[in-house]
Amino acid sequence: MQEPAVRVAELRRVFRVPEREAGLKAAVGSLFRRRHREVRAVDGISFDIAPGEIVGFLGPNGAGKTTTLKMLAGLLQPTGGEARVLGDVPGRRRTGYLRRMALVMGNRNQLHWDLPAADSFDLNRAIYQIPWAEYRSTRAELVDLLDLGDLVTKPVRNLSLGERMKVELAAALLHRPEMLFLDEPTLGLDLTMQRRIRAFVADYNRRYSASVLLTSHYMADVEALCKRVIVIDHGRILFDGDLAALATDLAAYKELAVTIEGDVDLADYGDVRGREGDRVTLRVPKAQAPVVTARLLAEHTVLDLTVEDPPIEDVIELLFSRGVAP
Ligand SMILES: Nc1ncnc2c1ncn2[C@@H]1O[C@H](COP(=O)(O)OP(=O)(O)OP(=O)(O)O)[C@@H](O)[C@H]1O
Repeated sequence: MQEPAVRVAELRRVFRVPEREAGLKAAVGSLFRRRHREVRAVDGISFDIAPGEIVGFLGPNGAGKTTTLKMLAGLLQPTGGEARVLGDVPGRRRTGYLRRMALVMGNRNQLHWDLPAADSFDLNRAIYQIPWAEYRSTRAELVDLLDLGDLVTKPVRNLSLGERMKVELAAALLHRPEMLFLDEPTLGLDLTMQRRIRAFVADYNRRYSASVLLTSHYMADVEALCKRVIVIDHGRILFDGDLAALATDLAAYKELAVTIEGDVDLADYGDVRGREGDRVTLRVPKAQAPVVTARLLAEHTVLDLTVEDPPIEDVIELLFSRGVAP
C-alpha cells in the first residue's frame, strides 16, 4: 500500500501561558510568583492524508488549525504524539523535507515589502537551490496560471490584497512542493479573486499530484476543492469524512424550496426560513420530508419544488454546538 502523504497520530501541542490578574498588586506579585495555565491547542488528533488528496481543515477560531499546520510544516514542535509528512518528521526541519513542502498563510506576508516579487522569487530560487532551467519553466508556468503579468515587477507594497496573495502563492510554489499547507489563502479577497485562487489550487493539485491541507472560513472554497473535511474544535477532531456525508449524516432536517401558485401560508408545513418572490424555503425534520412534500403536491398547485440538505455552513455550526464524537 502507498504510504500516506501525512500521518498524524495522537498529535498534541500544549502552550503554557502566564496568568495574571488585573491591577497593580497582581502585577507586582507576578514578578515573584508566576502562575501559568495550560492551553491545549491541539489535543490528541489522528488522521492520514493520501498522496494527491485535498482535505479541508475546518474549525471555529482558536480550534487549533494553525497550530496543527505549523507542526506539520516543522515550525512548531509537538508536545506529544507523532507527525510524519512525506515520510519525514517535520519537527526535524531537514532541508530535504523543507524543499518538498510549503506553508502559505493568508494573513502573513512572506515577501519583501519594498521589493518587486521577482526579486523574492530569485531569492527563493537560491534558498531552495532550484536549477535555473527548472526555475524558469516553473516560474513561467506560475505567472501564466495565476495571471501575474507585470505584477511581479511592482513593489509588493503597491499591490492589492488579492494581487499580493497571488504573488505569495507563486513565491511559495516555485520549488514545486508536493505538500501544501494553505492557511486561509483567500482571506479578505473578493469573490472573483477567491475563485481564481481556488481554480489555481485545483490546477496545481492536478498538475503535480500535490497533497493539500486547506483551512478556510469560506465554505465555497471547501465545497469547490475538498471532497473530504476534517473538523476540529478545542483541539479535538469532531468529524473526519466526506463533506457530502457531513450534511446527510448530521443534519436532522431538510430544506424544501417551493414555489406555489397563489398566496398560501406554509407555516403549517414546516419552519419558514425565507421567502424570495414566490419561492419559500421551509425547514422540515428529515424523516417528515417525504410526507410534507407529498402533502404540498396534493394540496396546492406546485410550480417548482426542490428538497436539499441544509447549507454546509449551518451543518458545521450544528456540529460545533453539538460536539459530535468522531
Ligand atoms: N504561541 C502561543 N502561545 C499561547 N497560546 C497559543 C499560541 N498559539 C496559539 N495559541 C492558542 O492555541 C489555541 C489554538 O490556536 P490556533 O491559532 O491554532 O487556532 P485556529 O484554529 O488556527 O484559529 P483561527 O481560525 O482563529 O486562526 C488558541 O486558544 C490560541 O489562543
